[in-house]
Amino acid sequence: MHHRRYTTDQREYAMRIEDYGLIGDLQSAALVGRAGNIDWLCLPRFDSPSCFAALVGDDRHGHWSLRPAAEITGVTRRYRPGTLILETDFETADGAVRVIDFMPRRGDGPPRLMRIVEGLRGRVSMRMRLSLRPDYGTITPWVEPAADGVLATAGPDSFRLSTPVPLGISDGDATADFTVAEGRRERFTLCWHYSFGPPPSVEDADSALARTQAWWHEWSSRLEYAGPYRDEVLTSLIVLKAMTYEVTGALIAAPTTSLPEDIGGVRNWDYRFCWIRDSVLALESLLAGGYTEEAFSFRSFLQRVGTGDPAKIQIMYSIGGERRLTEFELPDMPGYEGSAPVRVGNAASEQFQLDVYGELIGVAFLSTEAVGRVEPHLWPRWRTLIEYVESIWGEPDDGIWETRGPRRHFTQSKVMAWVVFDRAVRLVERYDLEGPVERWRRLRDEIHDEVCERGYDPQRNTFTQYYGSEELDASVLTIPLVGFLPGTDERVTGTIDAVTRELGRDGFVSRYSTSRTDDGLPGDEGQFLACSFWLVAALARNGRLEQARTLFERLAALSNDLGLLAEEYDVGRGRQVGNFPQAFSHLTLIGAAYAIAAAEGAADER
Ligand SMILES: OC[C@H]1O[C@H](O[C@H]2O[C@H](CO)[C@@H](O)[C@H](O)[C@H]2O)[C@H](O)[C@@H](O)[C@@H]1O
Repeated sequence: MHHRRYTTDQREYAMRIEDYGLIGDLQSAALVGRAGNIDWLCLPRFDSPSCFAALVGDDRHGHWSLRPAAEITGVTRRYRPGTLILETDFETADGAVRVIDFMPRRGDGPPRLMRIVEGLRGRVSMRMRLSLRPDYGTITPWVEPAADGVLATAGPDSFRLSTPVPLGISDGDATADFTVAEGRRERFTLCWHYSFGPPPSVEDADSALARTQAWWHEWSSRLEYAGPYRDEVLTSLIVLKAMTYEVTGALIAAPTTSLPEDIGGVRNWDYRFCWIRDSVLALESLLAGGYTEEAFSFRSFLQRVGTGDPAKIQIMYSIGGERRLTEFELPDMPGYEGSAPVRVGNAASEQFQLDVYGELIGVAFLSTEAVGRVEPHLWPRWRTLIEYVESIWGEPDDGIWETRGPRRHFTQSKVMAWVVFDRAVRLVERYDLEGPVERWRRLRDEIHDEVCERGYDPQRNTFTQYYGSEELDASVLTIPLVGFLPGTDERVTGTIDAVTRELGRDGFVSRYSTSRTDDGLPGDEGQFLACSFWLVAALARNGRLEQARTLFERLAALSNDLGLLAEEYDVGRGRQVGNFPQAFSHLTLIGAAYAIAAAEGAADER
C-alpha cells in the first residue's frame, strides 16, 4: 500500500490523514498538508464540487502548493491559540519561513483563502503552484493575467489569485518562484466568484488576518468550562464551530468525502451533510460550553427542514436544507491511497433510523432547560413528532451505524425511543404542557422493560446489538449517558466489560465486529473514536475514574499535532482513518471530558 507522495525537487512527502490541518470560514473548509500543500477545498459551500481534490486523487485533481524550493529540513506547525489560523514553519539550510494559512469569515464578501509567507531567518527561495481543477478535478480552467495576479475561469466558477509576487502561467496553473528575507512578508489571496458576475474587491490580507484572529479570540474566550482537559475541549469546540454552516445553522459531519475507514477498501462516504444525530450531539457539546447561539440557530434549521408530515423527516439534509442527497461515484478519481470509489452524496439519507427522534426530542428538552421555558409555537410541533414515534417505535430500523445490511430491532434505537417518551413526560411535567402524559409514561416504561428483556443477555450480563442477537455493539455504551440506567447499574458494568473484551483492540473499541455483523460491505474498519470516548464517559459514570482518565489521555494522544481527530484509528497501521476531522470524534471527546469533570466533582463531594 503506498502513501500519497508529495514531491519537490529534492524530497518526497507522504501525506497521512493526520498530516493535514483544517482551515475554514464557517461556510467551507480546506485541508492543508504539512508540506504546504492545500489538497482539499470546495467552493462556495462545504458540499460544492471541489476545486482542490488531490486528497482523494493526485496532483491532476487540483492543489495549491507553497513551500521552500530547496530541501526542507524541519516542519513545525500550530494554530494561533484559540483560532483556526494555521502557522507552518519550514526550516531549510538557507533560513526559515512561516506560512500563515486562513480563510477570513465572509460577512458580505466572497470566499477567500489567504496565505501569508513570512521570513523568519535568512533568505529562503519559495515555490508556488496553484492548480485549480474545478468539479472534482474534471476541468482545467482558462487562466489569464489580471491586474493584480491571475484570473482562472471554468464554467460558473471564477477564481482570482491576487499577489504582488510576479506569476507565471503554465498548463492551466499559476506559478511563482520568489525569495523571502527575514522580516519580509509576501501575500497571496485566492478569491472565488461566479464567472457571470463582477469580480469582488479584495480585502488586504493583513487586515483580514487581524479581523479573523480577533473574531476567533472573542469566540474562544466565551468558553464556560474550567474542568480537566480544557485545551482539548477548546480545540474540539473550534473544530465543531468550523463545521457550522453559518448561513443556515446546519452542521456537517466532516468537511471531506471518502477518506477511507479501511485503507484500500470501499468504506468511503461523503460526510459534507447535516446529520440530525451528529448535529444534535455536537450542539449538546456547544451548549455545555456556553455556546447557545449555535444551538438556537440549528434549532431554526430543524424547524425549517422538519415541517409537514413527520413521516417525511430525513436522517440527514444538505447544509441548505435540501433533501435530495443522491449518491454517485466519481469513476476517474483514484481515491485516497487507492481507496475507491470516491462517493458524492449519501444513500443513507433515505434510511429509517429511530434514534434521530430521540436526539430531536432530547435536544428540544435540553434547549428548553437552558432557557427555562417552551416557546408556545414549538410545543405543537414537538407533540406531533412524539405522537408519530408512538406509531413507529416498534418497527425494525437501520440503526445508528446506518449499516447497509438488513433492518433490525437495534437495542440502541429502542433506547433512543425511550428517550423520546422520557423527555416528553419531563417536558409536560416541568413546563405544564398539554399532552397525553399518562400514555407516554406507560410507553416509556414499556420500552424500558422490553429493552431490558430482549436487548439484554443475562448469561453474559451485557446489552446486545439487537433483540435476540448475541452480537455486541458499542452504541449501547450510551445507555448510562442518556439516563436509561444509572452509571453504576450492574448491567452497565457488565456491558462495559463485555464491549471492552469483545470489541476492544489495544484498549480502543470498534462499533461492532465487521465479520459477524452483516453491514452489507466487504472489508474491515478501524477503531471508532466516538465509541472509545463513550467508553471513557461510561467508565467515569461507572466509578472507574482512573481508567477513564487513562483512556481519555491515550485517545487524546492519537490526535495529530494540531489536536485533530478523524473518525477512526487503525490500531494495526497506527494511523488515523476515515473522514477528517470528524465532528463525532470531537463532540464525544468533549462529552468524555465533561463526564470526567462530573465524576471528579462527585468524588470531591464524598
Ligand atoms: O457504516 C456505513 C455507513 O457509514 C457512514 O455512517 C457513519 O457516519 C455518519 C456521519 O458521521 C454517522 O452518523 C453514522 O453513525 C456512521 O455510521 C456513512 O455515512 C453511511 O452512508 C454508511 O452507510
